Formats: sequence, structure tokens, C-alpha cells
Amino acid sequence: MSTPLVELLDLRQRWPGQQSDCLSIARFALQAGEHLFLHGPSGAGKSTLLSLLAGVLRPTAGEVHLLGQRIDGLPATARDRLRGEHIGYIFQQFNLLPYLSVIDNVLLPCRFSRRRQQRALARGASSLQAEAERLLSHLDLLAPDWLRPVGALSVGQQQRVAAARALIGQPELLLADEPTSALDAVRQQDFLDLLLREANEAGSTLIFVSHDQRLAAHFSRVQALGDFNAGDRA
Ligand SMILES: Nc1ncnc2c1ncn2[C@@H]1O[C@H](COP(=O)(O)OP(=O)(O)OP(=O)(O)O)[C@@H](O)[C@H]1O
Repeated sequence: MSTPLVELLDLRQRWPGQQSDCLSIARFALQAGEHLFLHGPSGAGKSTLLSLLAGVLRPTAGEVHLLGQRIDGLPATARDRLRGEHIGYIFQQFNLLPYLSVIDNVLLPCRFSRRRQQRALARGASSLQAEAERLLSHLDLLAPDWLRPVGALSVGQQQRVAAARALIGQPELLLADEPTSALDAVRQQDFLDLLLREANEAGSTLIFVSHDQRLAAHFSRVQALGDFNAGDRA
């Protein structure tokens, strides 16, 4: 089998002040192009797992591999660069820059990564701005909102901006942490359509964290965190 796109080996994560490991994973791997629906109870460690895979967090022990490269020992700047180039991350709290406009937030990954710029333009758009507008329009965020500061938008609108920002430039890995929690049913469906279509066209690997089991049917692989995490039983 080919090298996994992401892999965790003998990983442990214990938060300061805790008596037990939040995560204890002998092995977890995803192949390029896999779409995983990840679920589990609140507090089980799903967001922690995504932070480790994205190199936001370094594990207490063990190995994190991304695109065949071991990243847990890299300095923060190198992990930040890899994340910017290869990962689209929809954070649970969005992590948008509230004073920047909607368009400027979506374009942020392209400002920090030439690779994301090139891949955004390779999508056939006439400019980066046009590609940002295409993604936003599909998520039902239309022109009158594009120049507004993102902090002035509703929570559901901000969630859609965060999605467009993660998708621009076709990153190899998409991490989506409860990405539809603030959306109504119609927009949830539009969001899933766009996410899965973009992921398929780019061959992106996707980890989609959600409590909403109705969405699981859209995914090729469905797992509970407890299937491979012994942390809370340690
Ligand atoms: N920055 C932090 N400092 C200390 N403990 C943390 C931190 N972040 C998370 N934890 C702890 O790690 C555990 C797992 O949290 P995490 O947010 O990963 O769970 P989750 O499965 O994503 O939950 P939810 O479904 O509610 O979002 C919790 O016990 C939480 O208190």
C-alpha cells in the first residue's frame, strides 16, 4: 500500500494538569483521497486530534506524519508553513480575522502560500479574487457581503467564509471541525456538495468531524474516535 497522506504512530497526548491521556493511539492512517466522517462524544479529543494532524499542537509522545514527512519534531515555523501549503482547516471557532473583509479572509492562504495561489488559478478562474468569489457564491454568500468586515457577519455566514478559506487552492488535506453546526438544512447540503466536489476534484483527503450522524452517509469511511483511541481507557 502507498504511503498514507497522514499517519499517527504510538501517539499520546496529555494536557497539562490532567491525570490521564486524552489520546493514546497505536496507529491511525488515512490514504490520499479518503473521506473520513469522525464522530465521538463531546470532550473525547476530536479537535485535539485535528490539531495534532495539522501540526498546531505537538504530541506528548509519538509520531505525526504528513505527506510522508515526520512533522512532530519540526519547529513551529516549519509546521506553520506546511499547514499553510497543504492543509485547509475549518476550525470550530473559525479563526477568521474580524477586521479583514470576507474576500481578504478567503484569500489569506494564497497570500502565505505560492502553491495555494497556483492551484487556485489552475482551477480555471481568471484571478484569485474570482476563485474566492466562486467559492463564496456556491456557499450563498453574495457580492454585497464580500467587502464587509467578517466580524460584522452572522455566525452561520462566518462559518461559510471559513469553509471557502479552507477550500481555496485545493489543499491535499481538508480538516473540518463541526463545519456545519451553524448552518440551516439547505445550506448544510450546499456546503457538503461543495466540500465533497472540491475534495474529489482536487483528490483531497478529508476528515469531517460532526455530531450529526445523518451526514455520515456521504462519506467513504465512518469511524468513532473510540475505535482507535484508547486514551480515555488508559
Ligand atoms: N487547550 C487545552 N488545554 C487543556 N485541556 C484541553 C485543551 N483543549 C482541550 N482540552 C481537553 O482535552 C479534552 C478533549 O477536548 P477536545 O476539544 O479535543 O474534544 P472534542 O471531542 O473535540 O469535543 P467537542 O465535541 O465538544 O468539540 C477535553 O477534556 C478538554 O478539556
